[in-house]
Parts: sequence; structure tokens; C-alpha cells
Amino acid sequence: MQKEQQFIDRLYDRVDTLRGVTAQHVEDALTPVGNGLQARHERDVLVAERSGLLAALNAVDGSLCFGRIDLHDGSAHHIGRIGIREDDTEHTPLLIDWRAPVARPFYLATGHTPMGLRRRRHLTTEGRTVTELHDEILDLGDRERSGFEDPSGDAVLLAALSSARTGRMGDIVRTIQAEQDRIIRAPHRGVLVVEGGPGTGKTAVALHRAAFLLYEHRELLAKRAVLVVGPNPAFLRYIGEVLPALGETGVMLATQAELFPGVHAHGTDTPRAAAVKGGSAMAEALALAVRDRQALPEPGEPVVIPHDDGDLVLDWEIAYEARQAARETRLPHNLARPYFTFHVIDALTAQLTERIGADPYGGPNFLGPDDVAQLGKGVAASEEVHAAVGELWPVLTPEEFLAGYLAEPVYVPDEDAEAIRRAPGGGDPAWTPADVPLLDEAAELLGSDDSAERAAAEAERQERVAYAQGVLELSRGSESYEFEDEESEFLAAHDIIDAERMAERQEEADHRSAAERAAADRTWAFGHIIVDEAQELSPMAWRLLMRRSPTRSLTLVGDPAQTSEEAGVGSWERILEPYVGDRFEHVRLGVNYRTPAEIMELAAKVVRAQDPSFEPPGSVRSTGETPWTRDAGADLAGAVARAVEELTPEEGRLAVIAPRELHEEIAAPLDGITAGAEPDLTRPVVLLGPREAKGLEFDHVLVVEPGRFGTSDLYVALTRATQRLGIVHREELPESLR
Ligand SMILES: Nc1ncnc2c1ncn2[C@@H]1O[C@H](COP(=O)(O)OP(=O)(O)OP(=O)(O)O)[C@@H](O)[C@H]1O
Repeated sequence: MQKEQQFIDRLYDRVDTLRGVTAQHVEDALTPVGNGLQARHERDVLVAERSGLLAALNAVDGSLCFGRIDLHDGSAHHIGRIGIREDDTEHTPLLIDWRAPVARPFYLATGHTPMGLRRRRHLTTEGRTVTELHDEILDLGDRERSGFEDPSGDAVLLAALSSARTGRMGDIVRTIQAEQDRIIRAPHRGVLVVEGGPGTGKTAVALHRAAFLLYEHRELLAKRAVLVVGPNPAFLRYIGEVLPALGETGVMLATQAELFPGVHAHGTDTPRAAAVKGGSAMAEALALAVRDRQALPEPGEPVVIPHDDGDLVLDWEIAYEARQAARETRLPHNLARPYFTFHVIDALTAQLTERIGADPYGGPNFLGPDDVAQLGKGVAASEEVHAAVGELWPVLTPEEFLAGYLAEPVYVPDEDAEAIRRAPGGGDPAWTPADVPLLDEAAELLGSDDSAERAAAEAERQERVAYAQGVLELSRGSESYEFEDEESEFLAAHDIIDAERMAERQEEADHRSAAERAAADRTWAFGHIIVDEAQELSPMAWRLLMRRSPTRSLTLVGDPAQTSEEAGVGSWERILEPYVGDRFEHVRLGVNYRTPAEIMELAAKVVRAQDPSFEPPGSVRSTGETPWTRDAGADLAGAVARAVEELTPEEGRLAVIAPRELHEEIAAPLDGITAGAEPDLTRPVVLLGPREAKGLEFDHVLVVEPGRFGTSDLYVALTRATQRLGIVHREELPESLR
């Protein structure tokens, strides 16, 4: 123990030094560097790198080192949250990053396959003090003993699993199990589906996989960012501290509702409406509805446009021809529009030319090319002409278009249209999460006519080029000074870079991280996407996500038995077929680390009532505490309050999971309970609806009125506890719980 304490002391000495040096470096790098563009660029890179390192050093302070492996060749390595090197000329590793290949045997070695290890040691620390050691001897022939042997090999894991919950998910880097390690370190290309029952560590594995990928492909993923998609904001907050604790901050966490920049989708849909909006038929319906916005005048009822040189007649034929020409470009609606406009102007100009210059005796037209051009200019400049074109082929934003569509849904069966219909207008349209993929689909179909923005960006670029040119000239002018020493190998900026490239570089020095830039850009292509509770996403949501991953580099984790959304897709094959065919890896996690065996037995009955062949994951531990059921009699709120008092842990968290419509009644007699749309999970007692409980975990859980839950919601609710489960009801219990 003393030796390990000495090591830990040395490690923290080094960390403190590094932290001081890095902080100083950041400060140095932040000092103004004048106008030298190259210097400025280098400074930006340095600041970013050093700030990242500093953030990592600060974040991983707690239990920085948690393991040690001793090899047969006499060498030993300490394993920790990040890698630290000595300050010697060789930069000898002092602490090995858990993600490095050298650390792998720490997670995988067994007595059967020791991978060169003699011993695996788990270190437990409090602050900077070593408090416990647990050793596993992997070479049975080895007689040497430390006195800290843990014959079962799972003391550290079991302690982690039964410790009090905090309302925030913790990392599992000390105790990643072999089946989990293989998933965490799987290659980043392609689609990996991770399926497993409740508590099998899917979320934990997904987040550690993100950390691993950021380590393994640092350069690529720092540029393209990693996106983690979760089911709701409370869940994202619940998991939000895991990656920072592993020293990783460059990840964008988002719910489906947040994936259309500029839209805050806080409205709610009925389950039926969400299911219709999520169905793949919507893609076709929206595409057809966009075509409907490319209108023609009624035959025989042309649009007559007053014009200085005489009325212009925009009839069905002209519009039809123009529409054909525009559609043939196969461009999105807004981008095809200029072709429509052009054809209309052309045809109207021809009409004028014909009218004004026609020879009544059938000879050639009197007007020459210059006159025609002049007429054309007049037509093109006519506001009335543009207004008429705008009526037939309007510029549409996704929001305008979708609001219009939802006010009058077409190309879906009548009963579906009824389910999604929404009153038009009314200020804030209150977009719902299910609208977000539709907005994205609309944005694809419409295309954005960003010519104005592009022109502005180009003007800005030109300005930067001019500025860079000036800097280069200055640097040429000062050449005689820089090259005073003939032998000097110093290169002036203009030797290695031209003005255009220098300007581009300056543009790259956008201080936002890739994750921040990605959050503001609808068309961002992420380096990797991780989807948690992937079974909940609708086909339309999958279309959106696949657009954000053109390289198809995704990890999907989920459990079909926990699907609650009607729009959710039951089979991975069906989800993925349109995008990758059958080219995806499918792995399963089979051990439940959360729910004790006693609770799992009860939860399994619920699913078995519907699917007799259902097999839940085996629980890694039992507690001896049988879940209980209590009839509340007439006073439901009173019975819940008594149960809450009984179940509120001294340390740790209790969740009351009840149908939403009962929340007010239940919460009334309870003090200090946190509830609402975004409850604070760090408070001792939290009141949740079944859907919000998805993915979360508590020491104790009280389920209220389970007869009102659907099968999968009930299964989710029953499997949230790490210790105790109680059920209170006034109405009849479902058969499986009787
Ligand atoms: N190897 C491990 N070491 C320590 N704890 C672990 C390990 N694997 C999983 N756990 C813990 O088990 C609990 C369940 O993990 P997690 O939430 O990732 O499961 P899940 O499969 O996503 O569950 P669900 O589908 O029910 O939401 C968490 O507290 C997690 O920290």
C-alpha cells in the first residue's frame, strides 16, 4: 500500500507540474502576437491544444490512477484515465491511458488467457490517498502474495454496482468487462449495433466507445466531431458528466428535438401523431407536397401582368414549359426556381417581341437583338413579373412549408391526416420532436438558396485575400532584415504560402470547437454518431441521422423490448436496410449490472405475459430484497407518501414512477419532490413519468399504478432500481404482477 501511495504521490507531483506549465503555456500563447498571420494561426492551434490538455488534467483529477498490471517479464504499468509521461529525455510513460493497447490486458486477461500478465491490481483512492488494493493473480504457478488478494476477482465491480447513486451516471473505466471492452474498441468505420437488456451497460459502453474513438482517431474526430443522440434532455444531463470525467469534451450531446439548428422543438404530439410523422411514408408525401407548390395557372385563365410595354400574359403553356425545364434540373425546389423564372422571363420577352415587332405583312420581326435584349431587361426588372412567378413557384423555408403542410396534410390516408393536422398560423408554431426530421426532410427537398450568403462569404474571402496579400508584401519588404544571415534557413511566410491559402488558414481559425460548429450547421457530416435508445427512433429520424453520417460510421445501442414510441422500428434489419443493406455488425450484451435478480425476475414476468419465449439478461448480483406490492385502498397519495418515506435512502436516490395524469395528486402531500418536464435528478426523490425514466437509474424505485402502463413502459420502470422496488396501486394490478 505504501509503495502505491508513493507512486500516486509522484504521479500527482507530475500532474501539478504539468498543470502549472500548461496553464502558463496557454497564457503565453494567448498574448498578442501582432499581425503575423502564420504566428496567429499557430497561436490558435497551440491555445486549443493546451487548453484541451489543461481541461483534461483538471477533469480527471479524481481516481486518476486506478489499476496496475504486472507482466511476466518483470515490467509493470499503472493504468489511468489519461496518459502522463515523465519529464525525462525519453518521456517515459508514467501512467498509461486506459485506451492504449498496452492497457488492454487489464480488461481482458483471465487465468485461462493471462495475456502475459502475472497480476492485475485495482487501486481505490480517495482524493490523492490510496485506500484499497485488490489483486487478482493470473499466473496460478506464482507463489508470491501481496496480502491484498481478491479470490473472486469481482469485489471492485460489486462495490461499484451497489454504491449509492448520485443522480449522474459515472464512468466505468475501472471495471469495464471483457464483452464490453470488445465493443468499446471495435473499429470506427461501419455500423455497429449493440443490443442488450436493461442494465447491461449499453449507455456506459456507448460513452466509453466515444472516448476511445476520440483517442484512437484524435485528428479526424477533432475536426468532424462525435454526436451522441439520447432520448430526452433529462437523460442527456444524466450522462453528461461521463465524457468530461474521461477528459473528453469535444462531443455534441443532443436529443432528436435539437437536430434542426434554429428550431427549439418543445411541443408535444399525441403518440398517434408522432407515429404518423415518423413513418417513412412521410418522405414521399412531403416530396409530392413540394411539387404541389410548383403551380400552373388554370388552362384558359392566364395571369395577366401589367407592364410598361403592354400587358404580359403568363398562361398555362408558358408556366408548364418553364416548370418542366426547372424540374429537369433535378435540383431542390428553391435552387430550381431561378430556372423557372428564367424560362418565364424568356417566354414573356418573346411574347412582347412578337407583339411589338411583328410585321403585319408576315415579314421578319422588326426588332433587332439589341431591342430584344432591352425588352428582356425590362421584363426581368418588373416587380409584377417576379410577384407572379412567386405565386406559382414561391421561395419556401422548411418552417413555412411544413407549417403549410401540417395545416392541410395531403398524400397520407385521411385518418393519418386528421392525426397530424394542426391549426395554421398562431405565432409560435411549437414544433415537436417528431417535426424535426420533417423539417430536415423539407430542407433537403427545398434546398436553401444561399446565394446571398455565399456572395457575402466570397466578398469576405476576397477581403481576407487582399489583407493576406498586404501581409505578404510586408514580409517581402522586410526580407533583407530576416535574411541578414545568409546561412539562415528561416523561411519567410511568402516562401511557403500564397495569399489565397493564407486567407483560408485564417478562416480555419474559427475558435469554436468542431462540436460547436456542428451544432449550428444542419448539413454537418459527423465523424461518428452514437445513438442511445436507438429502438425509439422513427424511420424519418433515421433519414435525418444518416444524412449527418455520409460515411456511415455509427454505433447504435438499444433494446427492442424497451421500445415505447409507436414510431420506433422493431428490427435493426428494417432500420438499416435502406442505408447499408446487411452490412452491419450486431453484438449483444448479456449481463445485467444494474437490476438485482429478485427485481429482474418480476420484470421478466411482465414481458413474458406477452412473449412467453422472452429471456431477460442474467443479473450479476442479488440483494435478498424481494420487491413488494401494496394496495393503497382509497387514499393513493397517502399510500405513496408513506412508501416514499420508507424508501427514501439516506444516501442515494429514489424515483417514483407514475402515470403523468397522477403526478399532481401524488406530489401534493410530498415535500421536496422534484418533478416536471426536466426534473433535477440529483435531488433525493424524483417523480417521473414512465417515458422519462428511460435510460435512468436509481437506488430505489416506487412504481405507482402499473396497470396503466403499456408492457414496455412497465418493463422499463421496473428495471430502474439498483437495490429496492416497491409497487403501490389503487386499481387492479396487471395479471403478471399479481
Ligand atoms: N463494467 C461495469 N462496471 C461498473 N458498472 C457498470 C459496468 N457496466 C455497467 N455498469 C453499470 O450498470 C448500470 C447500467 O448501465 P447502463 O445504464 O449503461 O445500462 P443500459 O444497458 O444502458 O440500461 P437500460 O437499457 O436499462 O437503460 C450503470 O450504473 C453502469 O454504470
